[in-house]
Amino acid sequence: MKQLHKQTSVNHRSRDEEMAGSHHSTPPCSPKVTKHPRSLPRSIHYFFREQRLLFVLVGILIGYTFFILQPSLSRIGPHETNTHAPLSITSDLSDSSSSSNLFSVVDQPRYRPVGRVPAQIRNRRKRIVVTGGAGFVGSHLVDKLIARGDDVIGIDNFFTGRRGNVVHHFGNPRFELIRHDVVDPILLENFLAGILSFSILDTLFKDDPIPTLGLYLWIENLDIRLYKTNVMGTLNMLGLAKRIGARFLLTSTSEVYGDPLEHPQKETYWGHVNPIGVRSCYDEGKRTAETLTMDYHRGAGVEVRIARIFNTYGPRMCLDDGRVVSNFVAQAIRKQPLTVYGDGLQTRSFQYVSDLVDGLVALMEGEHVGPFNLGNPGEFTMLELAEVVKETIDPSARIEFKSNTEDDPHKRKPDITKAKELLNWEPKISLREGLPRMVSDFRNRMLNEDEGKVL
Ligand SMILES: O=C(O)[C@H]1O[C@H](OP(=O)(O)OP(=O)(O)OC[C@H]2O[C@@H](n3ccc(=O)[nH]c3=O)[C@H](O)[C@@H]2O)[C@H](O)[C@@H](O)[C@@H]1O
Repeated sequence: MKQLHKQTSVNHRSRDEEMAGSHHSTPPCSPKVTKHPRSLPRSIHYFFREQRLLFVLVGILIGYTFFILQPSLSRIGPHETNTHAPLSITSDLSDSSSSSNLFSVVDQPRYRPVGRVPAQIRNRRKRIVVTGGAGFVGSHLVDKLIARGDDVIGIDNFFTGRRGNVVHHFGNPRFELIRHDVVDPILLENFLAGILSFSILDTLFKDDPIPTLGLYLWIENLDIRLYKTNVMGTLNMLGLAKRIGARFLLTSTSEVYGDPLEHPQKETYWGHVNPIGVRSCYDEGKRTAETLTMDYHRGAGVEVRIARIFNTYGPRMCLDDGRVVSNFVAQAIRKQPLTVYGDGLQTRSFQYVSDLVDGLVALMEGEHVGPFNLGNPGEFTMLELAEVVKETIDPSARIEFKSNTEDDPHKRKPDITKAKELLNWEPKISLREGLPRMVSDFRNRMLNEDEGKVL
């Protein structure tokens, strides 16, 4: 807004200067400059000459289109286009007029009527909050948003996130990083307007399936923490989105399908989840997060998007987060045996992180609430994955079988028909292409031994 005002006053000034200049250069006898008021017929005659009336009418039309018609179209746009229940805008939302107005200008290019838009409005940057912004997926999302010119505020508790993941943005005035745990409310409303993206702690530590007592206590705390992050974190960020009139994207998970009885999994499948099992903190936490998101959408009019993310890998994964791809890669580089849990015949579908980030952005920008499966439909058993890792890093690597964790899903593969049709998105990078990119990142970090070092 400030820029717009500044621009306008500069224009006025330069127009004034121009006029002053032309005044000086006009010869005193010029018929166009006279100190006496024109007579009425002469003024009318002047007005109708050289199509002046036409220019005035066109000017009024342009002004009407962009300053009256456009904001009202932006406001009604989401109601007309959303696939889900119509939004009921509460007094809370419509009261916060400054932020919601800003939001409608900043962040709704698709609802804009066809026609010319003043450059300052079209190119206006979005302001986006990425929770978990220093984490694996979050930091890649930050990279993409900064690269396309958005302002980004990353929030991270550095539980699994690392400053090193976003250190290349330090010093960039368009990036801020806040240390904060989303389990606690955060009051950012004075600074924010725009999309709110939500990317949260997404790790199940499974390094040790039969934990020692100390580790068990730690894991138990972690489970509670995971649940709190998913439920209270989502609630807090939804509240913020509601207060500032921002769009909110929830990164949910394929784990909401549990140990699926339907294969591949469509978004319409309600899942098969053990509510009291060892994984429930995560599965049920994310299911509750989806419920809260839809309730805020239907009940409080918050504009939301839901992504169900399938197993994702790539550079910047924690070296020791216990997931299968990071485990296998780290083990192969360290010349340790690859630990296959159970018989290794369970399946997963692995998506490269840049494909996921493209999908998240398409979802944020699109007009559909979701949920959308975002995953690579290529399905691998863990034994097949181990073979690809061996081919990529060390063909002589050994496999060591270990007992599996409880309630481990037997198979998982996304049906991405909906994302293809409605978001025009599908993954591009196969496992064999993506794995080497991750391996070089892991090698560098292991060599530099900076893992765990606070940058
Ligand atoms: O993307 C998802 O949907 C979810 O994927 C993972 O959950 P999971 O599918 O269990 O992924 P991994 O922990 O990587 O395990 C995948 C399979 O590999 C096996 N595994 C794991 C680690 C290992 O060293 N060896 C091994 O065989 C597991 O038993 C499991 O069957 C993550 O933990 C979740 O955070 C995420 O939301």
